[in-house]
Amino acid sequence: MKFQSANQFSHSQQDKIGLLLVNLGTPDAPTPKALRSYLREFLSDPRVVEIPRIIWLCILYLIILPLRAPKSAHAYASVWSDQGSPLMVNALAQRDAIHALMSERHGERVITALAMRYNKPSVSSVIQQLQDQGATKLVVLPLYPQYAASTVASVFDAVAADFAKRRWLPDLRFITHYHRDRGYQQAMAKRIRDYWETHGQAHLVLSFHGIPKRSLTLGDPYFCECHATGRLLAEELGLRKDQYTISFQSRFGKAEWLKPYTDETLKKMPSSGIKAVDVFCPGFSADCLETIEEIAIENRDYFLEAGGEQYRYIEALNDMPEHISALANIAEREMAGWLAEEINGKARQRYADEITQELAG
Ligand SMILES: C=CC1=C(C)c2cc3[nH]c(cc4nc(cc5[nH]c(cc1n2)c(C)c5CCC(=O)O)C(CCC(=O)O)=C4C)c(C)c3C=C
Ligand SMILES: [Fe+2]
Ligand SMILES: [Fe+2]
Repeated sequence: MKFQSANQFSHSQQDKIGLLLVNLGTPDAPTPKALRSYLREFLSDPRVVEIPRIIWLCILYLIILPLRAPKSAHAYASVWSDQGSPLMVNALAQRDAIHALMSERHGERVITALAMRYNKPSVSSVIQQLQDQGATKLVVLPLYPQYAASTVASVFDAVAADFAKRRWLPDLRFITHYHRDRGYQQAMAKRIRDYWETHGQAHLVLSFHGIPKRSLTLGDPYFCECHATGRLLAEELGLRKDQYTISFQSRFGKAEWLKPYTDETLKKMPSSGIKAVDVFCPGFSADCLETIEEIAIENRDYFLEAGGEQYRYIEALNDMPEHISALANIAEREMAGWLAEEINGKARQRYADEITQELAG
């Protein structure tokens, strides 16, 4: 069979809306074997590494996978819990909370599900599940507030690849970014304000995942969206320019990435008089290896070794209620026309019932 079918289908079924949340994905276990498999899939994606295929695949298989898999496995082992990888644990909690809120608002009309771009559950398998449950309309919400081709466009590629093999395509809405959303901005401001109310305020470092600088010169809006995010958040918190710093973390490889680099920035801060920092990562909707290990542990050491006195990490938005309702509202705005169709449909049905009764009476 060339095209994948819906497994269950009846002509009278009610149209449902699938809300597909997508995050990056994480290895199955903190072991070199699981890391090799995860990194192979992730780093083979041409959206992630944009150097000529043949050259890159040689480097990936001969150098990166043998060297990086054991090193990364070690890093993952330091953050792994009984429930699994933090990214998966936090993303599942977000899915459950959004599902509960959507069910409260729309009953069975909206089905919320989570897929991962790399490893499991795959985008394609979850689209199939949603179709099997009766979804004929689909909102895809990649959990990246800022657009980058390496993340958001890559999710789109996975949806498109699935659609290319599917017989019955759902109506599709795809959310490319939400960094300016008021709910997202207010949830971040609340997270930071609540922290400061309890612990006192320090210089705020807003650290975003980096991408190669070449992506910026080739037209990727990510850098600008990170700066817009930081500016809006600082306005919301009433911060002056000298009270916060924007930087980029998680550099990979030898090429230049977006600057300033978070680690270098933190190493320089104590000598320029900033000896206490609070670090928050607005681009990570869920805590993961990059926030818990790299920011909360590794960069703390750099800062303290360079003469810093107080280093604190403010946790990501995760399943904070204000974050959950912001994400649900973002998705709902995309569904508005479809939800209105349903309301109009119900109104039409009521009108038809009334006329039938009238005629009968
Ligand atoms: C060329 C490499 C990479 C690009 C470009 C990149 C962009 C990018 N990544 C995220 C979010 C996450 N990345 C995470 C882990 C991670 N990222 C890379 C490489 C690139 N990322 C690697 C190799 C890894 C794996 C860990 C390691 O070996 O260092 C994660 C965490 C995953 C987890 O399991 O916890 C997230 C989240 C964004 C937002 C982004 C571009 C904007
Ligand atoms: Fe990454
Ligand atoms: Fe990292």
